[in-house]
Amino acid sequence: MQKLTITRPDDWHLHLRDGAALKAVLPHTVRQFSRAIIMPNLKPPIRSVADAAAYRDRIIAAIPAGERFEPLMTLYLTDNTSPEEIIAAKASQFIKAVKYYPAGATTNSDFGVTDIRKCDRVFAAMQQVDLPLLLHGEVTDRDVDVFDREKAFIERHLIPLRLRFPKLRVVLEHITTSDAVKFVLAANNVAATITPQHLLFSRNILFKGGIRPHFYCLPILKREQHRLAVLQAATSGSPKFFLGTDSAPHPRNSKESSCGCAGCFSALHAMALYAEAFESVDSLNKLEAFASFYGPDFYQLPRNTEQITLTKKTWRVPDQVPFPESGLVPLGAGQEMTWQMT
Ligand SMILES: NC(=O)N[C@@H](CC(=O)O)C(=O)O
Ligand SMILES: [Zn+2]
Ligand SMILES: [Zn+2]
Repeated sequence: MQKLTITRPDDWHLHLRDGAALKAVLPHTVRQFSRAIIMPNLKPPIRSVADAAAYRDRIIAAIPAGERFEPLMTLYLTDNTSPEEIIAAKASQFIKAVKYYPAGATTNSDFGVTDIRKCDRVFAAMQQVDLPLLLHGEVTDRDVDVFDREKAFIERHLIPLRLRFPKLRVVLEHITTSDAVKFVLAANNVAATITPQHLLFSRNILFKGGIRPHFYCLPILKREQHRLAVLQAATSGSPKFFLGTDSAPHPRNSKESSCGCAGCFSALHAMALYAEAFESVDSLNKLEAFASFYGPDFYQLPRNTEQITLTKKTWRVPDQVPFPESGLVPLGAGQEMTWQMT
């Protein structure tokens, strides 16, 4: 196949940051995607409807002239989020979900929830008004091996949460393991997003010829058998799995550091990365539904009507793209790609 034309996709998990960083990364997303679920982990996080409205205005102001893009906003759940804020969020129409970060689990999660049971009143309100819950699904216990934190989260927190709130619609974000695939397939009202890095790379890439900070994200890349299970899920045609890049830009100097932060930047070439992954298992015919149908279906939004085209053409991922402070290194910088968005 030399050309692939599909319905314009959406990104159901995106970090846009704010200010000059937002202006630097947003055009890459707008070129490929119609809409995106915007993650609320700013410093300080987006905790109220008023915060989300103001952030949404800043995003809309940063859209390049003549382009169309719809930011779908989220609220950052804390120990102090009230059921009233949930009802107001649903009424706003532009807030589409609430994001749960366990305190300390990932980048900018210091305001996150210290004990998931503290949120039961809020989950009851979310279930009642039908506002989806998005999960960074990792335990933070230092005694749990970093490669086992997703599995432990499912066993310790997610299975009990499903029993308490069976009608609450849940997205297990950026899944990385066969355990997550198995759980999602079996659970009603649960879907999952999948990133390009978890489809394309196993943990070996983190140490290939030396330590490679630009492949470090959370949840961390897992062993090959898990990558294959996640790739199988994405290309299976199940509507429970859809596209969420988790593109998470950090300036080069904070990645290349003695304590480098977590996050891979993939917005530059996200659709090309997904095409490579799907083609690797001869499943390009499954890309459109994964990228453009199952996400809006889950969020109960209309599917897009415009199209995009990907063309078979070899090109090299740039070493760096413009970004405040020290530039931004894209996922797979320097590598050859065989698909390009035209
Ligand atoms: N995925 C990451 O490694 N980092 C994300 C946060 C997140 O999604 O966990 C970020 O905001 O940088
Ligand atoms: Zn996360
Ligand atoms: Zn994320």
